[in-house]
Amino acid sequence: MASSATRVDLDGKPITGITICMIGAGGFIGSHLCEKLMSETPHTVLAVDVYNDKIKHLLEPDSLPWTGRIQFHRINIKNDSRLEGLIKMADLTINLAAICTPADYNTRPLDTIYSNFIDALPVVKYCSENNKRLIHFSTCEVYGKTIGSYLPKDSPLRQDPAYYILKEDESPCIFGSIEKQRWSYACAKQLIERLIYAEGAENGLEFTIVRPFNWIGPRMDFIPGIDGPSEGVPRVLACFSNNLLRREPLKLVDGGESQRTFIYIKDAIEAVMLMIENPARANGHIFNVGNPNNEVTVRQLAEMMTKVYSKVSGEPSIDSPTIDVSSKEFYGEGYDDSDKRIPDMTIINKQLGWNPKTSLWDLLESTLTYQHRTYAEAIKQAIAKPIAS
Ligand SMILES: NC(=O)c1ccc[n+]([C@@H]2O[C@H](COP(=O)([O-])OP(=O)(O)OC[C@H]3O[C@@H](n4cnc5c(N)ncnc54)[C@H](O)[C@@H]3O)[C@@H](O)[C@H]2O)c1
Ligand SMILES: O=c1ccn([C@@H]2O[C@H](COP(=O)(O)OP(=O)(O)O[C@H]3OC[C@](O)(CO)[C@H]3O)[C@@H](O)[C@H]2O)c(=O)[nH]1
Repeated sequence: MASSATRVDLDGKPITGITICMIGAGGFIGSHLCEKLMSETPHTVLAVDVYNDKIKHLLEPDSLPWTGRIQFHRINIKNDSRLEGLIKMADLTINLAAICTPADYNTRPLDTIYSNFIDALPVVKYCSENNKRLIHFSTCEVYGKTIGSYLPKDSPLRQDPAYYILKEDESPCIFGSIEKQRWSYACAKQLIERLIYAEGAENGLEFTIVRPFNWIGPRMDFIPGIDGPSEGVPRVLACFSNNLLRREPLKLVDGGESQRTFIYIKDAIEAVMLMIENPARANGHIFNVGNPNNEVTVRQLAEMMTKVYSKVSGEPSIDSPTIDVSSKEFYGEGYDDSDKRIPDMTIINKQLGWNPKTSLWDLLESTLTYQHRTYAEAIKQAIAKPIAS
């Protein structure tokens, strides 16, 4: 229920209700953002997506306290003339729509480039032409590889933060060669960032760009064969959850040496809320949103998830909990990887005073409790079902 006490922004001014056109509202991040907007604010959401399974609980039944403040529009933004009308009706547009699973970048590079660049173009254009504010979701992948990754393995400079901390206004974007189609996504996201920035500079578009650093939590992606295709490859949290639920070894791509910082979705949503409600502080900025304190290698993530899952499910882990696979075998030709991703937090700290709170252990505990509660029974039944001959 939206609080009846007057809510104020970071400068002490009362926050009044606005209308938000949220594109990609039915996805992982969109579903958490809609939930937060409905339960804690007076804002109205025009939720645009091709799917709504992850926000069904916010749309039905009609007796929900926020009924009337959220409307779902089943629209594919590739080819639907209703989009401009919805953007015109809103005060703010948030664009989350994208193909954003690495298994697609090198196997469906055209769809990836179209989704992350071409399909986002009309959204930018309509916002600019109609003087509407835009919050666009980019990615930490625009940084690509670190400068440090090009130094000799034994170089002491690899320990120097100047060679690996990722800063919005200083770090270069370092991608692999064109046949490494992994970078089709990062490159498309970089170009749309540049276009939005140029619309700001030349035509006065009010924009904020978000670069999420591996946000994870409940409702992320799908469990293959349960609520997504059996052969589908989701992002690492869902891949490892699927392995744990099925009591299979977790697959470590190229030894699981890549490093990531993981942030709890609920911490990250707090940052987006500050951007929504403090336009004067957020406009014109690109923000890293991540948790620099939660860095692990993918191997360490697998080990921690194995321990946490054993705790929340009450089942002992299997004898060989991980197995190494090559990236070619797992993702196919043209895969490449970001070696290390630590966000610099200076800009978001200065503009919005935001910091993440949740440790990796705690966020895995709540997320894997959700995964176990949501999927364990369905997996048991799927495994028990005889395969049709
Ligand atoms: N989750 C993360 O850690 C993370 C990290 C970096 C960047 N991002 C970016 O954040 C955004 C949201 O990510 P997510 O994790 O919620 O992904 P998601 O796949 O769960 O959500 C994306 C949503 O967009 C919708 N969509 C895609 N194409 C569409 C179209 N043509 N028309 C209408 N709807 C369409 C999808 O149906 C989906 O519901 C993406 O732009 C992604 O690149 C996310
Ligand atoms: O079974 C698996 C699955 C993955 N890996 C490795 O884990 C690393 C992280 O993989 P993933 O979460 O799928 O994605 P990335 O971090 O590489 O890329 C994402 O970052 C942000 C975003 O833009 C959107 O979410 C997306 O591009 C990676 O090293 C995999 O190889 C594994 O070992 N086993």
